[in-house]
Parts: sequence; structure tokens; C-alpha cells
Amino acid sequence: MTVKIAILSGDGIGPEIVAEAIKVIGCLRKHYGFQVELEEAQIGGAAVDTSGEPLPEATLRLARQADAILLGAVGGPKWETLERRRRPEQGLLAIRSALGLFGNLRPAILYAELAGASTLRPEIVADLDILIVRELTGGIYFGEPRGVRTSGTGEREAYNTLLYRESEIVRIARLAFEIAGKRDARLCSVDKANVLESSGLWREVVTQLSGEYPQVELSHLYVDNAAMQLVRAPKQFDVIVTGNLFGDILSDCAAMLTGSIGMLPSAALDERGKGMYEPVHGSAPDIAGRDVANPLATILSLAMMLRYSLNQAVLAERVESAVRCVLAEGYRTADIHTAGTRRVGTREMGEAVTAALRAVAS
Ligand SMILES: NC(=O)c1ccc[n+]([C@@H]2O[C@H](COP(=O)([O-])OP(=O)(O)OC[C@H]3O[C@@H](n4cnc5c(N)ncnc54)[C@H](O)[C@@H]3O)[C@@H](O)[C@H]2O)c1
Ligand SMILES: CC(C)[C@H](C(=O)O)[C@@H](O)C(=O)O
Ligand SMILES: [Mg+2]
Repeated sequence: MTVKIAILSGDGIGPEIVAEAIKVIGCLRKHYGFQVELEEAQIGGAAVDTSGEPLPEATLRLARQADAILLGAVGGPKWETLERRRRPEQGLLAIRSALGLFGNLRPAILYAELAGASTLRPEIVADLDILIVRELTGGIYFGEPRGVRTSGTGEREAYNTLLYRESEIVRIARLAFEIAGKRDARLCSVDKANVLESSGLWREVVTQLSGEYPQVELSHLYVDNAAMQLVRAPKQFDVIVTGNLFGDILSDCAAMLTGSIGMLPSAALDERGKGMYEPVHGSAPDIAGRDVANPLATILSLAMMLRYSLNQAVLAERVESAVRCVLAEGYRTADIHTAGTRRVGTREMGEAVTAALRAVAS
């Protein structure tokens, strides 16, 4: 059966890194008999430039039809002064919401070869393998009311609403308990229950649900402490479950444990396992168009797609071992480059991964 992947490259380094993942898909097609059809559409600033909208109707239609979606990144200085609803980031939020992609899996794995690339001491991060489960379609990103208004004293004020419904908390917590049960069975729920009502409900609901998962050890941390613990002793964590905004921040923080944000893939899943896959990082305007971005987060996102949405666990493992292989051979983009390793550009890194994949196939 031929699967259909929607390709949404987006802005900045998006097209450069997605191009390397497409090379990997081409290699899977040619050497592993992977039957796949790709169809591209626009999102973010690129879509704003051609259609005036960050998520054109045609893009959403394609995303709905496809078996899975691969996204690069959106945003950049060119669009920062647009009214908020037309900004590239709104396209990303809109597609997540329209497709019901509530479950965001953000694994932070340290490849042994990159221990020296982390800003933390090697013994703190060696063998790190943690997973952040971030709620992606609720919380302060989507809560109403929101807006900017003039207060009674004539001053401008802006407001957002951090709202979580019980059903949204149960849904993300259940996903996290299920996943933790298949890992080291330790789940840490991160909130700000000492201050926020929505976090109070979050903690209550997660605690109640834990009764259904007696084999999973549940703990709770306030988000400020969690951020500190992530850099103090990250290996104490197995799975972290948290809300939309806290998960956004903590996953960038976890990224640095692995050497670079250019290494972190992600999956955003709906209730049936359909998903959108994207690197955790953004469009990196500071390095766009220079063939220096690290494409591995995007290639590893493709591996997650193969595993979670396309039922191709063996191919996922092949792609992941090809990445391990190029790191072992010493290939490094600028962000993970250390003395004695071979510095390469985006394209050369992508080609090294496809060469490693081909080598295993033959
Ligand atoms: N999922 C997304 O599409 C997404 C995620 C985050 C930020 N953004 C958007 O991206 C734009 C830039 O945001 P930012 O600068 O805060 O975050 P960013 O993640 O784009 O970049 C942060 C830093 O990390 C570096 N970096 C990121 N990805 C890299 C890679 N693959 N290889 C090497 N280095 C990499 C960048 O060069 C930069 O120095 C903004 O418009 C923001 O809204 C989009
Ligand atoms: C660009 C932005 C809307 C997005 C988010 O905050 O979710 C990004 O930072 C991410 O981590 O995917
Ligand atoms: Mg982010």
C-alpha cells in the first residue's frame, strides 16, 4: 500500500532541512521498497507571501488527506510586524488545532558520540533518554478570552487565558501514563499548582488517573523546580507530562542536554495516532540559506513518523541507526561540531545519512 506524506517545508531553514529528509525518504523508496507518495503545500510565511494566509485551505485539505505530515519550521523577521492572526506561527497553531494533534512527544536522547557537545558535563548527560509529553492544543496558547484593550485608566493592557478542561488533562495524562508504562514506568507531571487554578486541576486530575496505572510511579514538580532539575540531574526523569507553554519551554531546555536543538525531533499525535512530525527547533533565520543547519532533528522526526503513524518500526530503526552511524563516523554540523570531528554542511550531513542507509540495505 502506498502511503501519502504531506510535506510542509515552511520558512527559514525549513526547506533546507526538509530537503534532506526527502532524500532519506527517496532512499527508503529505492532501497527498502517503501511505497510512498509525497505532496508539498505551503504553510507559515511562505504561504502568507503567496496567499495572504499562514494556513491556506488547500494545505489543510492536503494535511487531512495525508497519512502523515512532515513539517520544517515557520516564522521569521519578515513577518513579525504583521497583525497576529496573519503571522506564520498562527498557521502552525491552526493546523495543530484543526487536526486535533493534542499529544506532542519530544524525546531528548543523547547520542554517546555527542556527550562532548553538550554544555553540561558528560557524566551528567551520558545515556540520557527522556521524553517530554507536551499538551499541544490547549492551555494559554488557545484559551479565550484573549486580546489587547484599553483599561479604565486609559492604559493599554493585554491578556490571555490559561484554561484546561478536565477532559483535555485526562487525554494527555492517559497518553503519558501509557507511554511511561512501556518505558521505565516513571512519570513526572509538571505544573504550577502552588499558584495557578488550572494547574491545581491538572494535578488533581493526573493524580486521580494514576489509580488506573499502579505500575507507573507518579511524581509532581513545580515548573520552576523542573527547569532547574533538568539541568541539575536530568537522568532522574523518564517521562515528563506538562501543559502547552511549560512543555514548549522545557523542551528547548532539554534540547541543550543533547548537544543541540538541531538534534531534537517531535511527533504531534491525534487520538487515532495520525500525526504531524517536525523538529523542535524553529526556522533559525540567523543561519537560513547558508547550508549550515543541522538536518538530523528533521530526519529523526521522519523516523518517528515511520514508527508512530506508518507502522514501519523496522524502517524507523534503520533511519535511527543511520544517524548513529554518521555520528560515529564523525560527521558534525556546526552546532554539534567539536575538536577532532568532521564539520559538514546541511546537504553533506543528509547525504551521509542516506549513504549509511544504503550501505545497510545492500
Ligand atoms: N515549530 C516551529 O516552526 C518553530 C519553533 C520555534 C520557533 N519558531 C519560529 O522560528 C523563528 C526563530 O525563532 P528562534 O530564533 O527563537 O528559535 P530557533 O529554534 O529558530 O533558533 C534558536 C537558535 O538555535 C539555532 N538552531 C535552530 N535550529 C537549528 C538547526 N537545525 N541547526 C543548527 N542550529 C539551529 C538557531 O540558529 C538559533 O541560534 C521565530 O519566528 C519563531 O517563532 C518556529
Ligand atoms: C512557533 C511556536 C508557535 C511553537 C510553539 O510554541 O509551540 C514552537 O516554539 C514549537 O516549539 O513548536
Ligand atoms: Mg518551541
